[in-house]
Amino acid sequence: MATVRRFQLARNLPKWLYSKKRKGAFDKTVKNASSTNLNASHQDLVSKCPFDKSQPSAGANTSTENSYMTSERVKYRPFHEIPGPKGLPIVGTLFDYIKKDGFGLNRLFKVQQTRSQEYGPIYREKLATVESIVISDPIEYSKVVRADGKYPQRTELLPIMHYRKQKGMGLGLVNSQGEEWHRQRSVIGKKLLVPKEVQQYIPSMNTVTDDFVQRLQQIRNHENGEVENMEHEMFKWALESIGTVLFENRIGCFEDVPLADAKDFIDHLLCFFKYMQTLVFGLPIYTIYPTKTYKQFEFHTDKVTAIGQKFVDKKVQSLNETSSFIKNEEEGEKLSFLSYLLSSKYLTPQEANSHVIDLMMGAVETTSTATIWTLYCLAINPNIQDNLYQELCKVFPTSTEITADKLQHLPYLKACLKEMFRLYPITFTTSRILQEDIEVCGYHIPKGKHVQANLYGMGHDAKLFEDPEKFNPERWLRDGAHASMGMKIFSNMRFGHGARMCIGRRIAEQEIYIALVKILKNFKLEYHHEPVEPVLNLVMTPDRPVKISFIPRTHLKTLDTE
Ligand code: HEM
Repeated sequence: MATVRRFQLARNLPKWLYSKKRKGAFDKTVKNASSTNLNASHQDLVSKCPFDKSQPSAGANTSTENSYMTSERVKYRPFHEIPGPKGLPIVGTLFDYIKKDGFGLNRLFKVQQTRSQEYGPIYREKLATVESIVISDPIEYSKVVRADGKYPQRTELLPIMHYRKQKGMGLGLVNSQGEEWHRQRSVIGKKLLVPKEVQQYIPSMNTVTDDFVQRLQQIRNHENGEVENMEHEMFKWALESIGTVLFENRIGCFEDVPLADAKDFIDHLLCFFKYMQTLVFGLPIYTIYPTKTYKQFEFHTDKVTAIGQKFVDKKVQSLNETSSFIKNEEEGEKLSFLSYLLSSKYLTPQEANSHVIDLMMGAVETTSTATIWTLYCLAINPNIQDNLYQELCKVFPTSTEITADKLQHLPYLKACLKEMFRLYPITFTTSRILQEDIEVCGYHIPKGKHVQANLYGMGHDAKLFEDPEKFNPERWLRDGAHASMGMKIFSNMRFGHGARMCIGRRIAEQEIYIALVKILKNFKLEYHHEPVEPVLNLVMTPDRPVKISFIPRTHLKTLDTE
């Protein structure tokens, strides 16, 4: 009822507010009111961090806590006054990106940074069919976090959604919404969000990463230590790692002659991302007519899906042979991931299949790219690399056998990863479709609007981070006492937020920590080329091959004693 009343009032208010006579007085009120309100809301948030576990969780928020009353709404500036670039009808600002000397869609994060410097902490832009409100102040964005509700909503990844609908497949977690999403997420979350469950994969990740390090020893150039096509090698490691989680089997990426399916999966996945990036930011003409780019996207997605399905079928066959399928949910929780999913009475087999393929696709590029960026940051900052090495030597004086307990004692390693995410947020933005009206930066933003956090801009903002271009993990190490609220909120968004946060976060962090420990304990990293810049390939990737030199530590010891 309250919502209906708010909307009725909201419909009538603008006529009165914008009558010429009222306008001057109104602007004055907004100015005063929004500045007092902004201060008040900042203070309120300092004591109520949206990520503070002692506070009600985002999902548990009541609507009155998040929303503001009608009488307060009149104090805020109306939505249409949010500043931003003016675009053309239908295409919006698309030409700013695609014209000859345009920004390029693969540097959207830079555009968000530049636009926020021009328009301030909030701006509005319509790029092709998507209108977004981009927020560059973490404390202001935390109002979006608070408004997440029980079923947080993101915009769909339209190309993959269109593809799956065409093929009659399940939509997967990424594109499901509402109760449908919640039902499926609850099933998968039992395996991927519970620390004890995720820790079970540490031994298999240990083995995969030991094999990877051994492979690095073999394939590194013995003159300069560089690894040809490092990105591809990291992809193999990430696929092999997630494979042991999903199928409890090795996929075969590190075989002398890599298994054809593993190699093809990686090749097609790379193309899948490339074409998806183009389709996501263009006009969705492919929903009416299959364009050339869409056909290429479809071709690679077909291949990735078919190979993913082969992996699933192989596991199902072995489960059938050992009669490992059960229908008891309680027992089911003790099962391995795929058996559990396929046994769940809350998922159709079709949905379970789609999820496994989704997780494979979601896990590879993200985790491998995050690891490469961290290795790069360490290679160009030798002092920091030394500090990290000292920490690793304390926790792992002899072997690098990782355990859950040892992972608890690596604060410097964790700070290095946080710092990498600050400079290179793998997903350059996190976003929501608002579930209710909110106020941000003194503006009224109605329910249903698409709101984004400018993660790249925030991470490089000197107002938030002293000397922002410097890779300085120490900034995260002051026991949190000196980290500002803005820094904390920002840092908690690297995997999204609330009930819809990345479901693979624990897996990803665990994998990356294991890789960093083992690589750093075995190699000293150096980099002797031009600096690398980020570009978008859906996720934020290096703009060229990252030619890190891997110098074996055993080799260094020999040199020391010579
Ligand atoms: C460095 C690694 C990763 C990063 C930075 C990352 C980042 C993200 C972000 C920002 C979101 C959106 C969250 C939100 O809207 O609040 C997301 C969603 C998702 N991620 Fe990740 N991710 C990573 C690794 C993984 C891995 C390893 C998996 C699979 C095992 C995965 C599977 C997913 C899925 C399925 C979703 C959709 C969740 C939902 O809508 O409920 N991600 N990820």
